[in-house]
Amino acid sequence: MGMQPHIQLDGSLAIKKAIVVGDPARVDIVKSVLENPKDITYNREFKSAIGTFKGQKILVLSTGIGAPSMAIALEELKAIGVEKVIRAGSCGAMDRSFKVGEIMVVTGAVRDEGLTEKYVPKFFPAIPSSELLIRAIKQTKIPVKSGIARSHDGFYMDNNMEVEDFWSHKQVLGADMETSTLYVVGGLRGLQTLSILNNIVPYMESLAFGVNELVSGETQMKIGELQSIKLALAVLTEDE
Ligand SMILES: O=P(O)(O)O[C@H]1O[C@H](CO)[C@@H](O)[C@H]1O
Ligand SMILES: O=c1cc[nH]c(=O)[nH]1
Repeated sequence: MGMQPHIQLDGSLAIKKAIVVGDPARVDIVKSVLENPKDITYNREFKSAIGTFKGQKILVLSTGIGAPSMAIALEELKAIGVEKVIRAGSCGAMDRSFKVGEIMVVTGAVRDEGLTEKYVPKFFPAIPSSELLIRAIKQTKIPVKSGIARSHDGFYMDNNMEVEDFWSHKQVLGADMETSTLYVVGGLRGLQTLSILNNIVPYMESLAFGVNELVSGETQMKIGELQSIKLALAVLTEDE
């Protein structure tokens, strides 16, 4: 429960529910939906804030890009007493039906990153908390997709097109870089986890296209970003 070296938070916060986002700038977007939001710390990629939603205390933390920093965040969140973690992230479409600004609730993830097999063999499933998953599907007031995401390590790989083509023919809906770590490491540590992803890249488009638009645009993908955050907050606060 002591001060955690990367997230720079400790157990005195007494918070059990957290939203994690990749981009530190997205912490401010989550804050815009919270009541009484307050910044806490900003160390490396880990920016944090607290606030309330429906009267319940919520922690928001950015985890940066990729599996290792997500795993560090999860280990340290667990150490300060957090029990439920929902990722509000972005992804690229792996299926033509998945449109920009649409949201997917991730029911399972392909572990195509290098970290989680250091924790447990690859045949261990990357799945969310069934309780949070069911709540998300029941709670949503907007149409959402649900399905498999592929989490990977390499954004600029020479063989991106081939790899995406392979996985999209295995019924994978979206691609991100952190969900499999959230599900495997979070699951192993007894956290309840869920990943909700906003699609920012049309099927078979350049990855950079969507990432640039998300940073600068007032577009459908910004609306999707807010919707993914609102759904995550609704799921986190349903029980009390
Ligand atoms: O928007 P976030 O949550 O950062 O997630 C996605 O965006 C980053 C790549 O641009 C990766 O971290 C990927 O998973
Ligand atoms: O296509 C994408 C978009 C965002 N993040 C990814 O990992 N892939």
